[in-house]
Amino acid sequence: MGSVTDVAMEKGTLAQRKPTVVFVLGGPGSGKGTQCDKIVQHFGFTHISTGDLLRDEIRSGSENGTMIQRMMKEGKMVPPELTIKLLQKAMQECGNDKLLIDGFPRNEENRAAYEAVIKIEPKLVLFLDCSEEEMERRLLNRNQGREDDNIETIRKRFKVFKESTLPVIEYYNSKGKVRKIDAGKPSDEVFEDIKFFFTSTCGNIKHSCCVIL
Ligand SMILES: Nc1ncnc2c1ncn2[C@@H]1O[C@H](COP(=O)(O)OP(=O)(O)OP(=O)(O)O)[C@@H](O)[C@H]1O
Ligand SMILES: Nc1ccn([C@@H]2O[C@H](COP(=O)(O)O)[C@@H](O)[C@H]2O)c(=O)n1
Ligand SMILES: [Mg+2]
Repeated sequence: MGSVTDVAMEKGTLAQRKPTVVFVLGGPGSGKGTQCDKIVQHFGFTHISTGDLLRDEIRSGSENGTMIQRMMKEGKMVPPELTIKLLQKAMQECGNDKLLIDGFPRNEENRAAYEAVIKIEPKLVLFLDCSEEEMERRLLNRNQGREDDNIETIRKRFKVFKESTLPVIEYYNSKGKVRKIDAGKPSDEVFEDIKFFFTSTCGNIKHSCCVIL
């Protein structure tokens, strides 16, 4: 696999391609991954989950893997230099011009790194709003073998979400970018609300998708 620079030369830089970027944020277990799958199917986006990129890095046995695994087990945020490098590579390698970025930016450090390195204003920030009670229930029943889906780590993740991610959502809200969704409802109902926002804010996305099909 080529370096970030090699790939940039093949496909043009991100700044040249200017993809449509949608951030998907919400507490742990609010349904970000679940709804991203539906958005991919319906609107032709590519889903990039920063949590998945970090888990891939652990599995690859890279020198940073052990540190990432430790941070995740403790529900802590990985240093932004690392996350932004993985995100930049994934965005660069992706041929699609419609990108859903799941679980990022999680804190002000993530946001600052994104603005310094990637510099593409998000078109929309989807905020999946769900009660802690419901999120806790979902995470404890997820059964995907995630080491951070235990009650002790879940409580730490909730704390990080409230203290570090909500201020980022508030920042984008002040710029008129946030679409808040009631994510406590059944999954298909949540997606109905998302469809509304996507078609009203990014109407051309639905249209181009239909033309391709
Ligand atoms: N609306 C919903 N109603 C009930 N269960 C749901 C709903 N949405 C997702 N789930 C379930 O809840 C669990 C967590 O969902 P998901 O993995 O999409 O959350 P997430 O926000 O990506 O979590 P994390 O931040 O931990 O990655 C999964 O088992 C999923 O099937
Ligand atoms: N921007 C991010 C995203 C994730 N992490 C770490 O990964 C854990 C799991 O993330 P999910 O999105 O899959 O829930 C998260 O608790 C962090 O440890 C991160 O550091 N930065
Ligand atoms: Mg997820």
